[in-house]
This record gives sequence, C-alpha cells and structure tokens, in this order.
Amino acid sequence: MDPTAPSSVAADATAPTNTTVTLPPLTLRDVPRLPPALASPAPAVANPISRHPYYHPPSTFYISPGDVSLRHAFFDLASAAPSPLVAYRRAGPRGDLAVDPARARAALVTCGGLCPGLNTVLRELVVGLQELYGVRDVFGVAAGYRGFYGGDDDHVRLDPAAVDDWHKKGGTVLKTTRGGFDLAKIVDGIVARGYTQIYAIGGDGTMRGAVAIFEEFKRRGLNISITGIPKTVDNDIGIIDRSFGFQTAVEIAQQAIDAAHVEAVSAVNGIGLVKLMGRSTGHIALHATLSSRDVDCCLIPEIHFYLEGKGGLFEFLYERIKKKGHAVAVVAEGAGQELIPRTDDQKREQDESGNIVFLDVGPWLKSELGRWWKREHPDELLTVKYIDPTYMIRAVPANATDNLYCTLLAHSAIHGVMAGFTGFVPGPINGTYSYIPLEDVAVAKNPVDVNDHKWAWVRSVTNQPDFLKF
Ligand SMILES: Nc1ncnc2c1ncn2[C@@H]1O[C@H](COP(=O)(O)OP(=O)(O)OP(=O)(O)O)[C@@H](O)[C@H]1O
Ligand SMILES: O=P(O)(O)OC[C@H]1O[C@](O)(CO)[C@@H](O)[C@@H]1O
Ligand SMILES: [Mg+2]
Repeated sequence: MDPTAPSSVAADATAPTNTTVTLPPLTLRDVPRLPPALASPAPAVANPISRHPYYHPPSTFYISPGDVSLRHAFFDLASAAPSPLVAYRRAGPRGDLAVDPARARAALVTCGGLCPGLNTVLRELVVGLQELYGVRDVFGVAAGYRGFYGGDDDHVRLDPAAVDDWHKKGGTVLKTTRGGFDLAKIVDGIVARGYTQIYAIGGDGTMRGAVAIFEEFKRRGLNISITGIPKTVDNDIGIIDRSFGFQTAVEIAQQAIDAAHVEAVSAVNGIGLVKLMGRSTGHIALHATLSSRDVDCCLIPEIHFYLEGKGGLFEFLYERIKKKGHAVAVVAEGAGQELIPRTDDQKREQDESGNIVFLDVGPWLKSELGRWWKREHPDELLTVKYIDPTYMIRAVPANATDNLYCTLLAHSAIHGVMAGFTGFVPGPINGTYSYIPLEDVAVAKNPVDVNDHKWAWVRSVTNQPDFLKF
C-alpha cells in the first residue's frame, strides 16, 4: 500500500474534534507577602541572577506575576468540575525582588524524623542563597526548633565550601529533634540573632510549628519571612505531588522485600515478613509492593484487616504456602494498631512532639501467626523470617531523582522568599512547582486512596483478601 496515498477513511470517523467547554471560575489561593513598607527596598531590586557572570537568563527565565498552576489537572466533563477551580502562584525566580539580598540573614533548621535528601536541601539552600542571590549571612540552626533558643554553638555560619559534599550524606548535618516547641522563646531567639528569613524543613508537625511562628511574626509586626519545606519519608503531606526522599526510601524498602523473599523461598513453609515505615499512610508499603512483585499480602493503615477465620490473614497465608511453598507479607508500621492489645499507659504514650507511640506490629504479627499455626497445623513446619529495615530506609543519602527534587524545592523556596512571599510552602502540584499557603499544607493529609487504580493493582498483583468480614 502506498503510504503517501490519501486516507480512504471518512474524515468524520477519525478526525479529532474540538468541543468548547465552560469551566468554573478560578480562585487564586494566594500566599502572604511581607508588608511592602517593610519588605521593599524601594525601588525594587533587580534580580541579581541577571548579572550572573556565567549564566545570562533569557527573557522567559523569570516567572510573570500572573503565572499560576491549577490544583486539579483533570476533570470529568460529564460531571461538574470542582468549583471554583483553585490556582496557586507558580514557583520560580522573579525579575524584581522585594527583599534586598545584602540585608538578608537566613536561618535553616531541620525538625522531626530523618528523610533522604535533608542534607541536599540544606546544601542547595546555602549555595542558592549565596551564589544565585549573594546573601552572605546564612546560618544552620542545630537540633530542630529548640536550637533557636540555644547557645552560640547552635547557630553555625554556612557557606558553599562548608556544604559542598552534603548531598552525598544521609541524615542531617544540622541534627534534628522532636518537641521543644516554645513559641515565645523561638521567636525571641530569631529576633535576637537578627534573622530575616527562616527555612524550616520538616513534616506535618514542623509545618504546624511554622504556622505558629508565622502568626507570631505577624502579631509582633516583624519583618521576617518563613517558609516550610515539606519533608516526610511517609509521603503523608497533602496537596504536593509527593515528598522528597520517598522514592529513595521505596528503593531501599524493596531490598528488604527481596531478602524476605529469598529467605521464604529457601525455607520449608517459609514466610517472609517485612515491616516498613508509614505511621498513618501506607505509601511506602504500597509502592515497594508494586515494585517488587514478590509480595503476597500488603497491609496498610488505610485498610482494616483481621487475623483468624475465613477471609482472614492467616488462612490466606496458609493457602498461599500450600500453593507456592512460601509467602511474603509487607506491613506498614501503622497497620493493625487497633488489633494489638495495649495497656492504658501504652494508650497514652506520646513522643516529645505529641505523636502517639505505636506498638510494634511486626513482632506481634509474627508471634500471633506462630501461635495460630501451632494450634491449627501442629504437624506442619513453619519458618517465619522477620525483617525490620525501619531506619535503614530513611538514613541513606537521596538517590538521583530525589537529589534533583531537593534542589528544585530549595531553589523554589529561595525565589519565593526573595520575591517577598512568606508563610508558604514550595512544592510540585501536577509537576508544576508552586507556592502553597503554609496553613493549607499543615493540615493537608495524603492517605492512600484505596479506591484508585494503584491500590486495585496491589489487590490484583497479590490477590490478597479484601478483609470484608462475611
Ligand atoms: N501543633 C504544633 N504546633 C507547634 N509546633 C508543633 C506542632 N506539632 C509539632 N510541632 C513541632 O514541630 C517539630 C517537628 O514535629 P514532629 O516531631 O511531629 O515531626 P514532623 O515535622 O511531623 O516530621 P515527621 O515526618 O518525622 O513526623 C517539633 O519541634 C514539634 O514540637
Ligand atoms: O523514631 P523516630 O525518629 O521518632 O521516628 C519514627 C517515625 O518517623 C517517621 O519516619 C516519619 O518521619 C515515621 O515513619 C516513623 O513512625
Ligand atoms: Mg509528623
């Protein structure tokens, strides 16, 4: 057939058609700004990136003041689109600054648990502030929020040479803590040190703390900006696409599943059981399960399960062993918490930040399974190999994808602060880096959607029970 010959197919059968659709009105969920009288070094300072000795930004480099991104990237035209459509300011460098870099004094702090990429964010904040914007005074605040009211040793001057290889290190060079949130002392400490910009890197608790600090700045009429850089290995912060370090953690989690699989396959009636992080969300367990393909059952906090009886976990594992000779189960640390018996003291136990302390679901599951097996199948061997890689998945350096992500987050934060924004969080929404009000991110959760395709795919890969009692 001559490929250049005109198509014989009727045009109206295949040609794309254009349908005009009227969308609901757009609401800009804007981020706060420092009061112009306080922020503006009148007249506005031209962005020093334009004078960079080696990089000459093209006209498209700067973000226009009207540039926005949409919260929802897709709608069903057959039903009403979300109304109003919510938009956020697009993140990125502005042509004019509202802050004079020569007068800026930045403080960086890390709070909460570890996450791959923390050191990369710190490195890129230091390098970006100094090399892109010429901010000379950049300090690392040691040991979380409490460092703000610590001694001189808790405030370390940083420069690009000092942080040069930080992106290769796991953990946080600045150290991190939970608790110690004394608002008055923190803000007094910030004022006493003359900081004009605060970069707080942490999870939901850190974001709630940053909101409180932001409100206190406003109450005291302080010319200080604060931005929260969202960090959570559990990927439990909402609105943004995902949090940094998550993909690295999934990669390491998968190695634990591989080991559990090898152990299970090599034993008689072998079960490999892996416990993974995820306090209130099962994203790590879900993603590691889908990537691995060796998992027979994935238990997450969003799904209730039960152990014994028809349709229960133990009967399922037994049947899987009968069929394949082995089984692998993955459990997120927050799964099944309501099933584990606990004392009143244990019910009340909290960490220093006020987070409920969970009981260890992994060893509990292992011992309950052993007890059940002995009772139901006393003449059959059972070998359970339990792997708990807990801190290993978050104490590693970020992989290449997360390193790049951390760099873009850090730079987005700096650009926003220099443009005069405050009380905001930078983050990708549908792939577009945006500025989101801190108060929104502080309360936005991100549970696994058990009605979407990803969870459906877990169910079809594992064929695990739905745990609906009947
Ligand atoms: N509601 C709140 N108001 C003010 N500060 C808070 C609040 N919740 C937590 N914080 C403070 O924020 C800091 C970090 O909180 P937390 O230990 O819960 O970690 P996180 O930021 O949620 O990170 P992770 O993802 O590891 O849980 C702590 O210093 C804590 O005291
Ligand atoms: O033992 P730590 O450091 O308090 O943190 C444990 C918690 O931190 C997290 O990693 C979240 O950062 C959770 O998955 C875990 O429950
Ligand atoms: Mg938290």
